[in-house]
Amino acid sequence: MELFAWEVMDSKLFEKILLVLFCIFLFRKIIKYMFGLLKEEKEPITVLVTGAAGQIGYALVPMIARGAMLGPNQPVILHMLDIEPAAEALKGVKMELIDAAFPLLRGVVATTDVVEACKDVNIAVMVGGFPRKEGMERKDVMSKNVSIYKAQASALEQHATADCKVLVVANPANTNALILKEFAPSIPEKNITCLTRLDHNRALGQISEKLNVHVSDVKNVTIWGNHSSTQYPDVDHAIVITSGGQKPVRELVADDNWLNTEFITTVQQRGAAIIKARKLSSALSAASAACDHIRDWVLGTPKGTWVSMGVYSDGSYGIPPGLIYSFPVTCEKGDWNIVQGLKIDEFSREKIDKSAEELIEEKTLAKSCLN
Ligand SMILES: NC(=O)C1=CN([C@@H]2O[C@H](COP(=O)(O)OP(=O)(O)OC[C@H]3O[C@@H](n4cnc5c(N)ncnc54)[C@H](O)[C@@H]3O)[C@@H](O)[C@H]2O)C=CC1
Ligand SMILES: O=C([O-])CC(=O)C(=O)O
Repeated sequence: MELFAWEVMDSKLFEKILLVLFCIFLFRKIIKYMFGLLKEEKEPITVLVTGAAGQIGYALVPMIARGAMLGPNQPVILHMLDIEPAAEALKGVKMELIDAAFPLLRGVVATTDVVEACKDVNIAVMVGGFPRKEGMERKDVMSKNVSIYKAQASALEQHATADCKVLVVANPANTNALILKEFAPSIPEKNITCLTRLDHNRALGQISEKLNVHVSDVKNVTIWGNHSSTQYPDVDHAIVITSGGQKPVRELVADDNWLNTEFITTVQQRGAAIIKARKLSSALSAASAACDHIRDWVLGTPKGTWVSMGVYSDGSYGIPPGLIYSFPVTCEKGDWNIVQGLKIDEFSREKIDKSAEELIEEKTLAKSCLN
């Protein structure tokens, strides 16, 4: 007579197997439940966008609400500020945000009151200001914009959270950030930064096009200096991730003449080229770069890689303290640090210093605009 396995199996062993299966089932249920609870426990982060009715604002707020800035599991509350003439348009942006039914969006404030806008914000993205038009340099919009940054500095200082992180996008971005820092002395200086990530991404894009490699395989370009035509896009330490490891960009491009001339001017002049083509300045790429900047600052840069951020100089690489200057930085646990020890040759030195000199001039000009 044939016997089935379970018939010969010791009944105690059978019970044990059933118990183990039941425990596995229960354990999985508990873990799933706990993850669910953890998800629900995440407090929303409040993000302020000034100039939210403008072009960059319109591209940026849906990106934030979709999780492109703070991650796909992080709820957000959006505070949007603009000025009275743009109040109706701002109302329209709020209506669209509601209509988009973003699952991460837990609240929207649309206001022309700077105090209400700054109340309890954790992150402030300062886009409000006057963009330059064709034929203008970014410092030509100086007098209009620095006075805005002086006024908004006090509102942020008094009403934002004590550890609020600030990203200045509006031009002249480095000098606006410096003015904001000087008129908001209680905000830690490491919390005030400006956007040069767009220039950084533009440099990655140019190398990726030249080498026909994926843009995410190009790493460690650096933008030094001012977000202006004196900025220095530097590839001396840049690499491309290859199937066998990594290779220096200079070796792969094998055309120092292109890297030292056309590449640099293309990145420096990209903003002007976009204005010429669109009759408006960059907006979607600027919004995307603002998300990249904050995301890496808050969530960290991948090991072995760096990004470019305009930050308050501590004297690294001989850049005078007292300027907001773009450096290569790594980020970890919500903090940035300037990458130290990069070898700087004579060609780079001259360009790095030239941009610092322009920032010193801008600082003097900005102060005279405020007097
Ligand atoms: N750092 C960077 O990489 C980039 C910076 N920019 C700069 O970003 C700024 C914004 O550019 P767009 O959005 O294209 O300009 P836009 O003119 O479309 O929008 C600016 C918005 O700011 C508002 N605004 C003006 N004064 C304000 C104030 N006191 N408070 C709040 N809002 C105020 C305006 O009403 C407008 O809605 C410009 O200064 C532009 O030059 C643009 C691209 C890249
Ligand atoms: O060029 C401009 O005025 C806008 C800007 O900052 C950029 O596109 O980099």
